Amino acid sequence: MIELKDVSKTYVRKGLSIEALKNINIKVDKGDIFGFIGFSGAGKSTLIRLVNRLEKVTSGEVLIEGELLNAYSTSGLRKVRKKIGMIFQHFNLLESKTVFDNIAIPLVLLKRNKRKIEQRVKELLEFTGLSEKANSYPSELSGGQKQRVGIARALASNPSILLCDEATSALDPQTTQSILDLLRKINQEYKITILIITHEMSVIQRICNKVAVMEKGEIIEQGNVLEVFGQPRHPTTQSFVRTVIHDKVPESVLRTFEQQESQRIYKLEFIGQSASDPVVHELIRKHEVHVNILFASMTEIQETTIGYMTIQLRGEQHAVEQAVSFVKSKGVNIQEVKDL
Ligand SMILES: Nc1ncnc2c1ncn2[C@@H]1O[C@H](COP(=O)(O)OP(=O)(O)OP(=O)(O)O)[C@@H](O)[C@H]1O
Repeated sequence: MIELKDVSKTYVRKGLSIEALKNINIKVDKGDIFGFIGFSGAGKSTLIRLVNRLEKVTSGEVLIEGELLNAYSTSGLRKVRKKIGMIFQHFNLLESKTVFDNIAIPLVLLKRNKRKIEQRVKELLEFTGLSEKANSYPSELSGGQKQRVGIARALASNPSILLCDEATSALDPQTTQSILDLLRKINQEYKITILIITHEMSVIQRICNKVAVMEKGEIIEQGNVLEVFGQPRHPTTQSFVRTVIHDKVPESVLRTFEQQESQRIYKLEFIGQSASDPVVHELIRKHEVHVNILFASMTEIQETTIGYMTIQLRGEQHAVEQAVSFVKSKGVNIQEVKDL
């Protein structure tokens, strides 16, 4: 439904070229909540500006619902933009207009009649929980309420795509959660495809089903959130994942721990069903090994539980090997670690 094929974007300023995006290939399916994460300057905003055609590609193709965006005339572009709503980090509301009037802006621009506008705005006020605030001005609202107005305004023309540019970065954790819940509701009830750009992995973890990690204008890793979080390959992805999933043995445990020849250390990764099976219990009960748990944590992604555990195994060589095979047979990823 949104496709970027070999897209590059170079800005030229005062004779200097800045390659903001290099050979980007992305496919966003209908119904996805697709997150783009990267540090400042990675090219996230540029990418989103190419999707709503605020910027033109230098080379490559952007397709929205199979239609090539490069080729559009001004009137064609207006039609495509109707399919796309956008929300911003700093909300971009008109301070001189009420909540009602802010939400109505896209409909006024589309020259809808008064009765239709009133009906649609009322619907959106209710959907976003703002009915009481219809006559308030933006300056009288909290950050979360302002973002709700931004969301209602973005939905006014019934778009099929919603672009979110750091939409929760200016909000506290609790308000962030309520806005993310609202975005999920929009995705599920209105079947709207959502693109999110963020520098916070927790946002991706909480609502996205797909993720692309960007660095210096390139996509260094992409895939289903569960796969990317479960097995991040690129060091930058690994460091993003570590901001939300901890798999390191704490310093305090390391200090009291003396590694000996007869003890071997393993990292275990449990995904889905294996996270709720009593694998370690059976390991201790059925095998001639001593198990020392150095670290354990659990997290939830896409309604799937992922568990991490670091253990020490002590015992005869063959008993340790049997124990490792047993863990593998239970669908748990197990790897020996040489250095903690
Ligand atoms: N209009 C512009 N003119 C010139 N260079 C630009 C322009 N917009 C962005 N850039 C440059 O392109 C690169 C990518 O910027 P972009 O804003 O897309 O990154 P970002 O990942 O969104 O970063 P941030 O999170 O800081 O917004 C940067 O080097 C930036 O300086």
